[in-house]
Amino acid sequence: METLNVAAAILIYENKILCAQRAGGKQEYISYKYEFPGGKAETGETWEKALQRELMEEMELAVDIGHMKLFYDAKHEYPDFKVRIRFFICPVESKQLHSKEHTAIRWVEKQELDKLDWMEANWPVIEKLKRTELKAYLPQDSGYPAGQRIDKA
Ligand SMILES: Nc1nc2c([nH]c(=O)n2[C@H]2C[C@H](O)[C@@H](COP(=O)(O)OP(=O)(O)OP(=O)(O)O)O2)c(=O)[nH]1
Repeated sequence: METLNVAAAILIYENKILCAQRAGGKQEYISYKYEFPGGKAETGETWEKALQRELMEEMELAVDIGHMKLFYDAKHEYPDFKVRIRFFICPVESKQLHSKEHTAIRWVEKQELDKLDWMEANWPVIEKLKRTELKAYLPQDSGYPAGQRIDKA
């Protein structure tokens, strides 16, 4: 059985995660299911490069490879194909995206993720997201403590 290598992005804006609904298709088990944007890696590409290309093609979104952090490496067998999917967390600076391929896109808080009808391979990722402090995956800020009052000299 063929194995597809897929790179997918968990896009994060503030405390929300982008969830994308697939279009209808031949098989019921992949039609209208939720997934993270991304797609198949081509031979010779790195996973990150593949994801950068897919995000640009699918939603005109430019993501810096240095800001992608591997979150989960999944293997799953569907009835007629297998997938190896690497899921990367990618912070984004705006909620305005132009998805060209999905039926719907939604920004969802992590505690609400399991209300959606996900692709089967995504369930372990959803479970891990629910118990993970996402801040640890976002780029570190300068470390300057915001809100600190200035003491008199
Ligand atoms: N992008 C993405 N694909 C996923 C996720 N979960 C999951 O099982 N998949 C599966 C669905 C697809 O069979 C495959 C990704 O391939 P793809 O997006 O390039 O392919 P596709 O079937 O949508 O369409 P096509 O490009 O072959 O026309 O991985 C996910 O979270 N994101």
